[in-house]
Amino acid sequence: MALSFLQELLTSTLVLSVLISLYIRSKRSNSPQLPIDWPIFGMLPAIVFNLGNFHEFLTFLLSTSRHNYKARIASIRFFLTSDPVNVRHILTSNHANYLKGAEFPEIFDVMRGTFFTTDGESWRQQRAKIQSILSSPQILSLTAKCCLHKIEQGLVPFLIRMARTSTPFDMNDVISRFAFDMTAMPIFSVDPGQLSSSHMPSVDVSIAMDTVMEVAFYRQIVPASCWKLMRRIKVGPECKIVRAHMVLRGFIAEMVERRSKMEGQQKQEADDDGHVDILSHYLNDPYYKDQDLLRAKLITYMVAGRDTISTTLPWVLYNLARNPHVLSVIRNEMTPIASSKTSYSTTTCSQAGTIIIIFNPDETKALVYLHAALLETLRLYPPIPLERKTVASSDVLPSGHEVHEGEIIVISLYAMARMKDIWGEDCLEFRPERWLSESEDGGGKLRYVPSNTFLAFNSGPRMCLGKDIAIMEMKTVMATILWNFDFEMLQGPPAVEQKLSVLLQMKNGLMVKVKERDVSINNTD
Ligand code: HEM
Repeated sequence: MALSFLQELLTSTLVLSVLISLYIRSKRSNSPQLPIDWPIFGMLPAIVFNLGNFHEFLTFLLSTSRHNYKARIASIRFFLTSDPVNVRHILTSNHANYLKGAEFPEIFDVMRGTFFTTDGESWRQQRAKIQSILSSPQILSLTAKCCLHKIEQGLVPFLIRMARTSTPFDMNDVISRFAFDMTAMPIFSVDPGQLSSSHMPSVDVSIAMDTVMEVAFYRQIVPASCWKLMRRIKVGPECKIVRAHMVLRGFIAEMVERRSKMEGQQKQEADDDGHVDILSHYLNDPYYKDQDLLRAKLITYMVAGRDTISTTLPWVLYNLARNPHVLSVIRNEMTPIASSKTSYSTTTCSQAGTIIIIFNPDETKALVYLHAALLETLRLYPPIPLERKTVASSDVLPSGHEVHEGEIIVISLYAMARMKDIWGEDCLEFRPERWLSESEDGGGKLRYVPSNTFLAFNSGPRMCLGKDIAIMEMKTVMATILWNFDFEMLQGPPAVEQKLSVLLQMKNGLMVKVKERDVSINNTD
């Protein structure tokens, strides 16, 4: 036993030393390195060498290998693909053979047992319940109300203060706070107050959520024996994750307690079955008597809503700052709604001499071009850039490639967006028009795009259940920001690096300056 531990330790030290030295070398290089299948390590050295530009590296591999690439890291075999025909087979037509697998709940251990990490009957039952919760009129209206509340009471006053004091700030951080509160409120009926008009509390919980995703990324590229050993002796990223789990569990306990203190007030807003928020759908469910499972579920709800939206919105602003003509078209589209609001001044918010126009979710339904700009951002910068599956039993993919039981399939959404044979010669351009076709009345309408080419919300039976809510929330907040504020990005493209994470987050945030916009209706530039 002691000997095997020593052997594990020595092997891991050796592997880690090689990896660290490769990583340091990679920092000096920007161009992707062709992988070599090394004995023992397989492609691991090439991956580590290209970590600084990870998604571009996968794109390079997939475009030079015509969409499909076989790889190996130590004893794990990967099949990397960006082929829409294979994607349809894996995620839809033969989905029962492509599972999350046994390792997934270990990689995302804080969400073990929930819909995100399970397969089969457990997943099916959980999905059915979430589907009914997220489509209930009471939860939909609560979600819209919480989103508007956070815009009016948190985001807008904060942006006005920054504009009037000409203070540069990290928009990534502000959006992450906004998305955190907006996601938590319909779950717990409590506003955690990460974004308030007066002060900015520490964001330990958001940092903990980000840590979970960073550690999950590294757990997928380092051999399991290595990260499990590090977990055992609590070193490196495995040390950070212990604290992150504690913070997350503490947060859930605090929210449940704050919620129970205000239960009396909530009764008025209950639906016919007495449900007031997402949590109330679980409290009397015998399946969730297990407190660990309930806590994991609540963390997963937070991740599903907060991580995705807070990752997407900074990329929307980044794309608009680099494509001001798109921003002008969005503002032109908003003008008729804004002018009707000015005349009736029903949903405007007056802030010491400024008329701020707040768009409500119903009004943003008509904003088709804004919707297209969001989809175009999700295409180029999908918040979950890789989809991972485990092969249950050996199979032949439509491309003719054989995959074997236990192999890992990795679909690169990031690479798919950059393939000319999927999206055309202009695939690298930010062009919302590609999502539009002409409607019968001459206006624009969203074009149908098959979900095996656009996977930001996943495809097939595990497709995102919060898509409509997410689009509603993102359009509502974007409409208000873009109509009322001009913003200037204070860093150029090389400074906007991608984090090494399961999420496509910006590594160094997004520093901006904002100005209140002259919103006289004729001025839409
Ligand atoms: C920009 C916003 C969003 C994006 C891009 C997005 C994307 C995704 C993706 C890729 C998956 C599949 C994950 C996997 O199993 O590998 C997923 C699943 C899911 N999403 Fe979203 N999501 C977003 C927002 C939301 C929101 C706001 C909610 C909740 C209100 C939500 C609820 C869910 C749920 C419940 C699932 C699990 C479906 C299942 O496993 O059957 N999502 N989402």
